[in-house]
Amino acid sequence: MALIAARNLTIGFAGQPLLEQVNLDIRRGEILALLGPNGSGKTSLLRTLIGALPPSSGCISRQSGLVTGYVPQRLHIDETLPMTVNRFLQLPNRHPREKLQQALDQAGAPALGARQLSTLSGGQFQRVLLARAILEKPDLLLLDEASQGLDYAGIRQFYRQLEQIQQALDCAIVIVSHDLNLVMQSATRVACLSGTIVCQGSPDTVAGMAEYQSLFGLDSPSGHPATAGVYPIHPNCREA
Ligand SMILES: Nc1ncnc2c1ncn2[C@@H]1O[C@H](COP(=O)(O)OP(=O)(O)OP(=O)(O)O)[C@@H](O)[C@H]1O
Repeated sequence: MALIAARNLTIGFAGQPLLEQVNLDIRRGEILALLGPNGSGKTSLLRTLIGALPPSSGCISRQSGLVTGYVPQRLHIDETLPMTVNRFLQLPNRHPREKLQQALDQAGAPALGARQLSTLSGGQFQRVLLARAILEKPDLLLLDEASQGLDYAGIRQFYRQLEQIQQALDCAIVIVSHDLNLVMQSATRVACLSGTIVCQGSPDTVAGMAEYQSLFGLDSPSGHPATAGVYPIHPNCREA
């Protein structure tokens, strides 16, 4: 059974649809890369999946008791605020020190607990956000451009860390990213957005699709992308 099943979602703002007819299942054990050009609605879809943004229409079924972890695209912290990483990880809920350390270890940031947030590099801060997102051992971990600010080697290492987390927690991971080649090495499935899900499948399959190549300018434009990945209505689906 899918952890989350989205059916016929329309997502938009001020009456203007951004994404339509979105059908997506997310299953335990997979690493799904959500790709698309700037402004194609990747963040909006993630926010809809976690329940932070209501869809204009359609429905989302979530497995009962589903625990989600979310690494947002931006999190502004006032640099003048004195706060250690361990303290930050305790907001809003307190956790035993061992649990904080385990999350930092899994996020590849074992030595950062006592550091002041304001002294962290961009890459270190991303790892702290990852640690925070896995504290509650989520069934579903969603990351919105969490590798931003990392260099090539840093991104590779970050994705390897995610693969280890996926195995350790036996969770599903959804990654929004612009690092096409790197994310496709770690992903087990890829879905590309442009008004809807224009193509999805295994990384190898999607890399060979005209819709993918056209979306990212990897070949000459091949006309209007076709819609793929249409699912039957989920039996547990209620209209949102
Ligand atoms: N709360 C909102 N109110 C109005 N418009 C919004 C809101 N959130 C997002 N949008 C608009 O929806 C569009 C898609 O934004 P979104 O951030 O989901 O895209 P994205 O694919 O994640 O973009 P990027 O790759 O640049 O991060 C943009 O035009 C954005 O301005």
